[in-house]
Amino acid sequence: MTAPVIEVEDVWVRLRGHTVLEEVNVAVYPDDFYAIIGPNGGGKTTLLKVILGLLRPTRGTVRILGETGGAARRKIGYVPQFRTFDFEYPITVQEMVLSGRLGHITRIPRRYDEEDHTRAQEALETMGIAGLADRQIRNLSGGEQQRAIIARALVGDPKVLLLDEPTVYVDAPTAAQFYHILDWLRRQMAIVLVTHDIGVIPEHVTRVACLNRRLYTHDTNEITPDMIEAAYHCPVDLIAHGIPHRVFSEHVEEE
Ligand SMILES: Nc1ncnc2c1ncn2[C@@H]1O[C@H](COP(=O)(O)OP(=O)(O)OP(=O)(O)O)[C@@H](O)[C@H]1O
Repeated sequence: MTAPVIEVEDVWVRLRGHTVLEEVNVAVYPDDFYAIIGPNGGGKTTLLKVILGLLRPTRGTVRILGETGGAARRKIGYVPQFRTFDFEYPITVQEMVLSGRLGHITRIPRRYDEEDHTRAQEALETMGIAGLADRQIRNLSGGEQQRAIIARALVGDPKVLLLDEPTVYVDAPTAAQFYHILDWLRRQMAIVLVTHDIGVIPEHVTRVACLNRRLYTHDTNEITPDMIEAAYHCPVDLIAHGIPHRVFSEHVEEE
């Protein structure tokens, strides 16, 4: 059997006295398009931070390509939530994409070399924005900015791409285009997507998990009533009509 790209084993995270992740186990394989859904505050971003090595779990291990050290983490491409970017910052698309190489430069002084520029050019072409290279990011449309952010995550030649709610601020046609790009990218790398957009799951995703402190999954792309009840603590009859957490009429208090 192929080895996992990401292995999360018995991970617990406690922050300021609260258990945010509890006994989380998940393995992501090279041909996976893995979606993680769950209510606000359920721990999705925290899990991504643990996988990226930005947050040390209270307990448990994370292996990237079989290694626990930092070097393998360079094989992860990360697309943070849109709101974490300052699009008013005066920087061109090319400069922004190139900045994704910084973590890969070990020489001093940390200057970009020819390979960095070649990789940036390839990533711009992959995302179909080579023609925008000299434009300021603040002058791009939301969809173009989104492509630039993904290009930045691709310059390190990742084996897995982690995306945190990438379609929150884009319109439906742009989101559809975006999933088309992901379908194409997943031929080259595993994809882990944190999303509230459950409508895309049957069509694009190979496996889905619900995260609310604990992770609930059947290792398929089916969202089952028991997973939703466990993660959202809600009745499930309205699930098909939208984002579960917003549409349910009744809530059972968390124990
Ligand atoms: N640095 C921190 N210190 C204390 N608590 C934190 C910290 N970071 C996150 N938390 C808490 O951990 C919980 C999980 O947060 P997290 O951002 O991982 O959730 P999420 O599932 O990504 O939520 P959303 O869907 O709203 O983005 C929340 O209750 C949050 O308040």
